[in-house]
Amino acid sequence: MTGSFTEWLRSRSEPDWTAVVHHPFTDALFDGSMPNSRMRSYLVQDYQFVDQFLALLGAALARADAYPSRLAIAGSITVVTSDENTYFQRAFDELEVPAAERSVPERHEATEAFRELMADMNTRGSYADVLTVLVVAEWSYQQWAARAPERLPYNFLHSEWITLHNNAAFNEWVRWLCAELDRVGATLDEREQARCLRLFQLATRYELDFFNAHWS
Ligand SMILES: Cc1ncc(C[n+]2csc(CCO)c2C)c(N)n1
Repeated sequence: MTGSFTEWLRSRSEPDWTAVVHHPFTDALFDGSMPNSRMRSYLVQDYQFVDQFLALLGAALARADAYPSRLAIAGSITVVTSDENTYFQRAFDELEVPAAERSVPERHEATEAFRELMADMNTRGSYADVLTVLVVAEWSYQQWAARAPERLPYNFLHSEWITLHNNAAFNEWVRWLCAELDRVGATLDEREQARCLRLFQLATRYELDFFNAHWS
């Protein structure tokens, strides 16, 4: 294997990875042409995703092999429960999403598939497995948001969803997460590395399905 473990995982997950990072859903966010109906269905489903994602961060915190790693993960948990959560609440108010649809919507197939993968990692994933799924979710979002134009759309629904994933603190968290998976990945045997690759490919496919579910 030449290059880093995460770069190997990513390159072996093409063409899906690039399809996520350059998805037309993100282009519509950038130019402000995203219809409210699509943003609404996406955010309602994504709120269900973020809930399970927070549980997965908890699993990473529990399974980390060193105190500095636990501290870094704890810091990211604060972000999901503060900035990100207020965005969802303000967006739901703006889009007039009723309380029941915020908390218990009918879940789309793409949402269920992702939640099942995260729940599975939560109960039986190793630290490397959990990191792999986290890396896909965070790195792919950091990558599409890095493509944003300098002039952001006027509507906060669009601009804040971009800046949540395109700021110095988030970039640093994603950098740490990839470096952490590189560190842990180097200690794995071939069978465990292959398992991480299967998980990376599956999670990348689920990211693509998730955007497609609210686009095509
Ligand atoms: C389908 C889907 N995949 C990834 C993310 C990205 N994401 C999920 S929680 C979180 C905050 C963690 O720091 C981020 C960036 C998303 N929102 N929806």
